[in-house]
Amino acid sequence: MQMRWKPFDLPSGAKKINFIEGLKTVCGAGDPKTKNGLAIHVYSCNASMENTAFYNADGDFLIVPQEGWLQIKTEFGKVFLSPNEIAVIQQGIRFSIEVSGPCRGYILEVFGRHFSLPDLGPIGANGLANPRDFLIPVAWYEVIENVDYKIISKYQGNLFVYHQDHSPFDVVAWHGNYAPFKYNLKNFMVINSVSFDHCDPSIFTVFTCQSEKPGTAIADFVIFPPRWSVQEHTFRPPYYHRNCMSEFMGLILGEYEAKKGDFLPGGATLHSIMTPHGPDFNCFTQASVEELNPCRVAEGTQAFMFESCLGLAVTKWGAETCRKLDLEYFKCWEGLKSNFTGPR
Ligand SMILES: O=C(O)Cc1cc(O)ccc1O
Ligand SMILES: [Fe+2]
Repeated sequence: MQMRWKPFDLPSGAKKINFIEGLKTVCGAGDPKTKNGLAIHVYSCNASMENTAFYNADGDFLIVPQEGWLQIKTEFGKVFLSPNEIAVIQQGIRFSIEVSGPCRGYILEVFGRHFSLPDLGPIGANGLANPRDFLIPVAWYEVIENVDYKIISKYQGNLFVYHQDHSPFDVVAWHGNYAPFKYNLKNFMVINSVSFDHCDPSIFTVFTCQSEKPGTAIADFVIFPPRWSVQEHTFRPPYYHRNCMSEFMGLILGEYEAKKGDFLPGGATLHSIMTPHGPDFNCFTQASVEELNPCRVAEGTQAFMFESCLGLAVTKWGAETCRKLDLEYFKCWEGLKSNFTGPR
């Protein structure tokens, strides 16, 4: 199955929607009860969470803003997050999000395990997302008492609420290593082929959430950053492929080098396990004739992929309610024909 979504709606009109009210689940696999799996959500909001905090009892959130900044107040301090940055807020941590104007983004949630940097293997001591570039908040607190403060939790996929008379952000200091953090994608040190052939995009892994089986992941967060392309004797765009992973892609900025048509910022695509896919007709045609000089690719853009070894199922919201499914997606490959001429 291959699917493409037009950009998910930003809130329009006077109606105020906060981050939690604007959170919708597109697809997922597994289950928080057995602590195995993932969910992919999108958010769309235009209002701050007023005297309201949230915590996720099910797993960790990796937040990828696409439009608008988020000021995330947490029990550990504040995380100010702009598009092209990402943040991880782990299971149980209370947070409240302030915004100014319409915001949209993607969330990768993993149940049961945490995100970690990938093993670098022969890459060695440094590269890809370097630990030095991760920012954790400094302690910050507020004393707000005699109010009606709502704490919303997500537990086994459902939202619950309780009320207390004070702000939960009253932690004056903390120590330890279980804390939210952010990372700017522009700091990613890109590694790629400098001779021939197209690398597996696992070379662009920012984070992984490992499964029991080495080499496969509950979820990988992979980016397609601006970079040089220099390979010789190679069809440089992504190869046409079928593989053992579910590939959900989103676009933060600009266009994705292999699909410059109707895959738009704030939209998404999904290729399920073993569904064939690859560059669109225009990309194929151009890459088949262009001279292989060193050139910049993905300049001014940022596409990403949430990839999983599990089979993702699309929710009713993702398939119907959002009304964003683009039934014309298959047309981007129309025109591709067999170019095999046989032995000559
Ligand atoms: O399908 C996609 O567009 C993502 C992707 C990119 C790439 O460079 C190689 C493999 C792959 O799945
Ligand atoms: Fe792919």
